[in-house]
Amino acid sequence: MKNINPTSTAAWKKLQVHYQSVKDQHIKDYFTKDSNRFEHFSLKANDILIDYSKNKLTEETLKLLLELAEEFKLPEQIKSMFSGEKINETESRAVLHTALRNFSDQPVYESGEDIMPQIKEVLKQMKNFCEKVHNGDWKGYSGKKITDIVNIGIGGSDLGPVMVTEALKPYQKEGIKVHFVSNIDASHIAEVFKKINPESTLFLIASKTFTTQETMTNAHTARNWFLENGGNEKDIAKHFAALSTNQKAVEDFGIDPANMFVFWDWVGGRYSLWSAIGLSIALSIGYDNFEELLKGAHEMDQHFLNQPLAENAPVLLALIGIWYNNFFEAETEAILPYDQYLHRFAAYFQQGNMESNGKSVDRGGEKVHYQTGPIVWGEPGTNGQHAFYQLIHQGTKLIPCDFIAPANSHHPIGDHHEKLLANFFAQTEALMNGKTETEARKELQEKGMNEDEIAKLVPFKVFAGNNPTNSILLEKITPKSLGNLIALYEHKIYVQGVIWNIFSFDQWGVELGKQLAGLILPELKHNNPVIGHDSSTNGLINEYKKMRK
Ligand SMILES: O=P(O)(O)OC[C@H]1O[C@H](O)[C@H](O)[C@@H](O)[C@@H]1O
Repeated sequence: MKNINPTSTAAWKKLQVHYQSVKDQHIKDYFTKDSNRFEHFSLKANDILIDYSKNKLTEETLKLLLELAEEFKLPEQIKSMFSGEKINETESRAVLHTALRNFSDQPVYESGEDIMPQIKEVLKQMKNFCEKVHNGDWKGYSGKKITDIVNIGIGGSDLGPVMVTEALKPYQKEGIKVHFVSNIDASHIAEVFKKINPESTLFLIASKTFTTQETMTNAHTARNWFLENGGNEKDIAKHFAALSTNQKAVEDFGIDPANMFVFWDWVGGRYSLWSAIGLSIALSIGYDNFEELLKGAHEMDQHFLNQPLAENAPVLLALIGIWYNNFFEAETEAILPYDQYLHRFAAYFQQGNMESNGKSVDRGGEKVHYQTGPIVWGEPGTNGQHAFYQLIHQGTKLIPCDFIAPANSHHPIGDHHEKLLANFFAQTEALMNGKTETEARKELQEKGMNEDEIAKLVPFKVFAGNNPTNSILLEKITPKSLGNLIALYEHKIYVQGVIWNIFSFDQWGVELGKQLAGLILPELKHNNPVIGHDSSTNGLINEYKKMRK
């Protein structure tokens, strides 16, 4: 499959011609022509209803996009991921986060070995550990029950657990608080220190490599704080656990190997919340709920693996994304959850998407001459409405949006949820329909304005509409439905990577920043001026040295 340039496939060329014929069509006209457009352009995938009818697409568009997927032999590529082929070629690794949530009783082979027994072993270890912490058998050095969990990790070792523990806060175990420290900025850990007591705190050092500068620095600071505030070296085992693939580094740090929860190099950092990295989640919501989360993801895996492309939710979302990214030249995509608990969902998939598909070299090592991964961003509704929706409605940029909402709130207080959902429905409708000049005029007339005033204001009151949205509706945000939802977005990323012919599971770009900071750090340890960089970097470092006390 290497060196297939998507832009030279037959389907791509047909899509380019087709694009010319539909690009100026208004989405609302598609609804006039087809009164059953919702039925034709929506599907149910397990717990999730996806309405993709408010998009700039026709049956023909979908047919051609599906042809594109077929040209890339997508069903085979999906199978190759699940079956443990080393599809992360630049790191020579399999990509098997799906095995972590495999409840099918089928073996999964990696380098000829069934990895399911080791996965189950770690799950058992996590379960036992959670039980001990929750029932108070796991005690701190002074005999107190653990009340606070501090997860120290960054990137994939932070964003997933943060997003999920926030999303599932209603399931939080009583008596357990979870804190997250990621930034190397000491303010992050200092604020957490203010809230915890060493006697009843458990630190989870979460790092796939156990070498990440931020995490190691924060871990050492936590250890020092623990020792300076009452703990002894011999007590470390009761208060520090490690979630990692690097056994040696964990031991060197001084964490008891019995407190190590392993995972494996075939779990990508940004796909690792399903692994031992999820321990903070399991401690927060209870192991059974963590397992429900895994089961929800497994359901979506089965859907992705078995549904025909035309009825395959991650595939459809991926193809629609490609349609806007590569034909309409949209640069960004917004994820807008109408659920306060999902307030880190967009941030989580910002890493998921942008680290996976932010690539400009194809699988054959050639520079690509087409657009790959979009910029992903978003905030929960309705807050976003009062912040950046103006630009989506009336700006000059096309921003396809995913609207996500649960039908039921965990807090059925008054009519909050109906109001929230009224906004959810109204926004996608308004983004599509816009407001015509006639409508704007009528509105102003009804306010009693005279013709002069109306003429002046009307241009500002018109909305072109025709802004595409997907609406994703769930019954409720539960561990299982959240598992479904996360896996849906994960698989979308892979499908897009296949069609852009890029590798989605490496992240060489992140390495550069790490190396450069490593070079500069020793230069900050003395007060002599530096001269080895460009004049801007030299100037900044030297001014910083003057400013620092
Ligand atoms: O888990 P760690 O090895 O500490 O890595 C943490 C993060 O490091 C880098 O930024 C990678 O690009 C991320 O994918 C990873 O999640």
